[in-house]
Amino acid sequence: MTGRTRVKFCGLTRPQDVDAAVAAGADALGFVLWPGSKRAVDATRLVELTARVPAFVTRVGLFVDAEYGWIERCAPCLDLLQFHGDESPDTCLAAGRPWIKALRMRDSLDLHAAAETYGGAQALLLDAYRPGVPGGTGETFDWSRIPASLAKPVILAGGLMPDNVAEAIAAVSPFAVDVSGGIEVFPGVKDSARMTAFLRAVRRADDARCGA
Ligand SMILES: O=C(O)c1ccccc1NCC(=O)[C@H](O)[C@H](O)COP(=O)(O)O
Repeated sequence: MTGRTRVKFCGLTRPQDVDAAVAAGADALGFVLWPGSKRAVDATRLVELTARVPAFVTRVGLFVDAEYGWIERCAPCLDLLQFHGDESPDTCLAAGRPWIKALRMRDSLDLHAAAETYGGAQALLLDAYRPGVPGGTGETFDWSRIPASLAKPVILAGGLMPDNVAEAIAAVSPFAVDVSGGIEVFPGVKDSARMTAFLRAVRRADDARCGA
Protein backbone atom coordinates (compact mmCIF):
# COMPACT_ATOMS: atom_id res chain seq x y z
CA MET A 1 0.00 0.00 0.00
CA THR A 2 1.35 3.44 -0.90
CA GLY A 3 0.62 6.98 0.20
CA ARG A 4 1.50 8.88 3.32
CA THR A 5 1.48 7.16 6.69
CA ARG A 6 -1.73 7.92 8.57
CA VAL A 7 -1.46 8.86 12.23
CA LYS A 8 -3.76 7.95 15.09
CA PHE A 9 -3.35 9.53 18.51
CA CYS A 10 -4.91 7.34 21.18
CA GLY A 11 -6.07 7.85 24.75
CA LEU A 12 -7.26 11.46 24.61
CA THR A 13 -9.10 12.59 27.72
CA ARG A 14 -8.99 16.41 27.63
CA PRO A 15 -10.66 18.93 25.28
CA GLN A 16 -7.45 20.93 24.84
CA ASP A 17 -5.62 17.77 23.75
CA VAL A 18 -8.30 17.01 21.17
CA ASP A 19 -7.93 20.54 19.79
CA ALA A 20 -4.13 20.28 19.76
CA ALA A 21 -4.21 16.88 18.05
CA VAL A 22 -6.51 18.18 15.31
CA ALA A 23 -4.40 21.31 14.87
CA ALA A 24 -1.24 19.22 14.64
CA GLY A 25 -2.77 17.17 11.81
CA ALA A 26 -3.74 13.79 13.28
CA ASP A 27 -5.89 11.61 11.01
CA ALA A 28 -7.64 9.74 13.80
CA LEU A 29 -8.24 10.22 17.53
CA GLY A 30 -8.77 7.30 19.90
CA PHE A 31 -10.94 7.35 23.02
CA VAL A 32 -10.46 4.56 25.54
CA LEU A 33 -13.87 3.22 26.54
CA TRP A 34 -12.56 0.54 28.87
CA PRO A 35 -12.98 1.56 32.52
CA GLY A 36 -9.83 -0.30 33.57
CA SER A 37 -7.57 2.22 31.83
CA LYS A 38 -6.00 5.34 33.31
CA ARG A 39 -7.04 6.95 30.02
CA ALA A 40 -10.68 5.88 30.21
CA VAL A 41 -13.43 8.37 29.38
CA ASP A 42 -17.07 7.96 30.36
CA ALA A 43 -20.08 8.52 28.08
CA THR A 44 -20.49 12.17 29.03
CA ARG A 45 -16.83 12.95 28.38
CA LEU A 46 -16.96 11.01 25.10
CA VAL A 47 -19.79 13.24 23.86
CA GLU A 48 -17.89 16.37 24.93
CA LEU A 49 -14.61 15.32 23.32
CA THR A 50 -15.95 13.93 20.06
CA ALA A 51 -18.11 17.02 19.48
CA ARG A 52 -14.84 18.96 18.99
CA VAL A 53 -13.61 16.70 16.20
CA PRO A 54 -14.16 18.14 12.70
CA ALA A 55 -15.14 16.24 9.56
CA PHE A 56 -12.43 14.07 8.01
CA VAL A 57 -10.77 13.32 11.34
CA THR A 58 -11.80 9.81 12.40
CA ARG A 59 -13.24 9.29 15.88
CA VAL A 60 -12.19 5.85 17.13
CA GLY A 61 -13.70 4.18 20.20
CA LEU A 62 -11.53 1.59 21.91
CA PHE A 63 -13.27 -1.33 23.63
CA VAL A 64 -11.90 -4.28 25.60
CA ASP A 65 -14.34 -7.21 25.71
CA ALA A 66 -17.18 -4.76 26.23
CA GLU A 67 -20.88 -5.48 26.73
CA TYR A 68 -22.83 -4.89 23.55
CA GLY A 69 -25.03 -2.30 25.31
CA TRP A 70 -21.98 -0.14 26.11
CA ILE A 71 -20.79 -0.25 22.50
CA GLU A 72 -24.26 0.68 21.30
CA ARG A 73 -24.40 3.61 23.71
CA CYS A 74 -21.07 5.03 22.54
CA ALA A 75 -21.42 4.27 18.82
CA PRO A 76 -23.29 7.45 17.77
CA CYS A 77 -20.18 9.49 18.70
CA LEU A 78 -17.82 7.23 16.75
CA ASP A 79 -16.73 6.58 13.17
CA LEU A 80 -14.77 3.42 13.88
CA LEU A 81 -14.68 0.77 16.62
CA GLN A 82 -11.34 -0.59 17.84
CA PHE A 83 -11.62 -3.99 19.51
CA HIS A 84 -8.63 -4.35 21.80
CA GLY A 85 -9.53 -7.45 23.80
CA ASP A 86 -10.15 -11.09 22.97
CA GLU A 87 -13.25 -10.40 20.86
CA SER A 88 -14.19 -13.04 18.31
CA PRO A 89 -14.79 -12.03 14.68
CA ASP A 90 -18.52 -12.56 15.25
CA THR A 91 -18.52 -10.18 18.21
CA CYS A 92 -16.71 -7.53 16.16
CA LEU A 93 -19.15 -7.93 13.27
CA ALA A 94 -22.22 -7.93 15.53
CA ALA A 95 -21.82 -4.24 16.35
CA GLY A 96 -22.69 -3.50 12.72
CA ARG A 97 -20.16 -0.63 12.47
CA PRO A 98 -16.79 -0.23 10.74
CA TRP A 99 -14.12 -1.77 12.96
CA ILE A 100 -10.46 -2.62 13.38
CA LYS A 101 -8.98 -5.43 15.47
CA ALA A 102 -6.04 -4.95 17.78
CA LEU A 103 -3.73 -7.93 18.05
CA ARG A 104 -1.11 -8.23 20.74
CA MET A 105 2.06 -9.74 19.36
CA ARG A 106 2.40 -12.81 21.54
CA ASP A 107 4.90 -15.38 20.21
CA SER A 108 2.23 -17.79 19.01
CA LEU A 109 0.36 -15.22 16.90
CA ASP A 110 0.13 -16.13 13.21
CA LEU A 111 -0.59 -12.83 11.46
CA HIS A 112 -1.64 -14.34 8.13
CA ALA A 113 -4.18 -16.55 9.90
CA ALA A 114 -5.40 -13.63 11.99
CA ALA A 115 -5.88 -11.49 8.88
CA GLU A 116 -8.12 -14.22 7.50
CA THR A 117 -9.95 -14.77 10.78
CA TYR A 118 -10.70 -11.06 11.13
CA GLY A 119 -11.53 -10.67 7.44
CA GLY A 120 -14.25 -8.09 8.18
CA ALA A 121 -11.81 -5.68 9.84
CA GLN A 122 -10.78 -2.50 8.05
CA ALA A 123 -7.26 -2.92 9.43
CA LEU A 124 -5.25 -4.80 12.04
CA LEU A 125 -3.62 -2.78 14.81
CA LEU A 126 -0.48 -4.56 15.99
CA ASP A 127 0.52 -3.84 19.56
CA ALA A 128 3.07 -5.12 22.07
CA TYR A 129 2.16 -8.12 24.21
CA ARG A 130 2.51 -7.92 27.97
CA PRO A 131 0.58 -10.62 29.87
CA GLY A 132 -2.41 -9.20 31.74
CA VAL A 133 -2.22 -5.74 30.12
CA PRO A 134 -4.58 -5.21 27.16
CA GLY A 135 -2.76 -2.18 25.72
CA GLY A 136 -1.07 1.15 26.27
CA THR A 137 2.07 -0.61 27.53
CA GLY A 138 4.55 1.88 26.05
CA GLU A 139 6.57 -1.10 24.84
CA THR A 140 7.76 -1.93 21.33
CA PHE A 141 7.94 -5.41 19.84
CA ASP A 142 10.08 -7.05 17.18
CA TRP A 143 8.90 -5.29 14.02
CA SER A 144 10.63 -7.88 11.82
CA ARG A 145 7.83 -10.28 12.78
CA ILE A 146 5.42 -8.32 10.56
CA PRO A 147 5.25 -9.88 7.10
CA ALA A 148 5.99 -7.60 4.15
CA SER A 149 2.57 -8.33 2.71
CA LEU A 150 -0.52 -9.02 4.75
CA ALA A 151 -4.14 -9.27 3.61
CA LYS A 152 -5.11 -6.32 5.84
CA PRO A 153 -3.69 -2.81 6.27
CA VAL A 154 -1.37 -2.63 9.29
CA ILE A 155 -1.62 0.01 12.00
CA LEU A 156 1.63 -0.18 13.94
CA ALA A 157 1.38 0.53 17.68
CA GLY A 158 3.37 -0.09 20.83
CA GLY A 159 6.03 2.14 22.29
CA LEU A 160 6.20 4.57 19.38
CA MET A 161 7.48 8.07 20.05
CA PRO A 162 8.94 11.00 18.12
CA ASP A 163 12.42 9.44 18.39
CA ASN A 164 11.66 5.99 16.97
CA VAL A 165 8.66 6.37 14.68
CA ALA A 166 10.78 7.11 11.59
CA GLU A 167 12.76 3.93 12.14
CA ALA A 168 9.49 2.01 12.57
CA ILE A 169 8.07 3.37 9.32
CA ALA A 170 11.26 2.53 7.45
CA ALA A 171 11.19 -1.01 8.83
CA VAL A 172 7.49 -1.83 8.45
CA SER A 173 5.93 0.60 5.93
CA PRO A 174 2.64 0.45 7.84
CA PHE A 175 -0.58 1.97 6.58
CA ALA A 176 -0.78 3.94 9.84
CA VAL A 177 0.95 4.41 13.16
CA ASP A 178 -0.75 4.66 16.55
CA VAL A 179 0.68 6.29 19.65
CA SER A 180 -0.44 6.96 23.17
CA GLY A 181 2.32 7.08 25.82
CA GLY A 182 4.89 8.57 23.44
CA ILE A 183 2.98 11.87 23.20
CA GLU A 184 2.10 12.16 26.89
CA VAL A 185 3.42 13.81 30.01
CA PHE A 186 1.54 11.20 32.02
CA PRO A 187 -1.29 8.75 31.21
CA GLY A 188 -4.19 10.60 29.60
CA VAL A 189 -2.46 13.98 29.50
CA LYS A 190 -1.02 14.68 26.07
CA ASP A 191 1.70 17.16 25.24
CA SER A 192 1.16 19.35 22.17
CA ALA A 193 4.91 19.70 21.48
CA ARG A 194 5.28 15.90 21.47
CA MET A 195 2.26 15.52 19.19
CA THR A 196 3.79 17.99 16.74
CA ALA A 197 7.20 16.32 16.97
CA PHE A 198 5.63 12.91 16.32
CA LEU A 199 3.80 14.13 13.22
CA ARG A 200 6.91 15.88 11.91
CA ALA A 201 8.91 12.67 12.35
CA VAL A 202 6.26 10.74 10.41
CA ARG A 203 6.30 13.28 7.57
CA ARG A 204 10.10 13.18 7.43
CA ALA A 205 10.02 9.39 7.27
CA ASP A 206 7.48 9.52 4.44
CA ASP A 207 9.61 12.02 2.55
CA ALA A 208 12.64 9.77 2.98
CA ARG A 209 10.67 6.80 1.62
CA CYS A 210 9.53 8.81 -1.41
CA GLY A 211 13.07 9.94 -2.11
CA ALA A 212 14.57 6.46 -1.66
O1 LIG B 1 -4.15 3.16 26.41
C1 LIG B 1 -4.68 2.39 27.22
O2 LIG B 1 -4.73 2.64 28.43
C2 LIG B 1 -5.26 1.11 26.75
C3 LIG B 1 -5.85 0.25 27.66
C4 LIG B 1 -6.40 -0.93 27.24
C5 LIG B 1 -6.34 -1.31 25.92
C6 LIG B 1 -5.73 -0.47 25.02
C7 LIG B 1 -5.18 0.73 25.42
N1 LIG B 1 -4.53 1.54 24.52
C8 LIG B 1 -4.51 1.13 23.16
C9 LIG B 1 -3.90 1.93 22.14
O3 LIG B 1 -4.41 2.07 21.04
C10 LIG B 1 -2.53 2.43 22.35
O4 LIG B 1 -2.36 3.52 21.53
C11 LIG B 1 -1.55 1.35 22.00
O5 LIG B 1 -1.71 0.31 22.92
C12 LIG B 1 -0.14 1.87 22.05
O6 LIG B 1 0.12 2.43 23.31
P1 LIG B 1 1.57 3.03 23.60
O7 LIG B 1 2.52 1.89 23.62
O8 LIG B 1 1.45 3.72 24.92
O9 LIG B 1 1.85 4.01 22.49
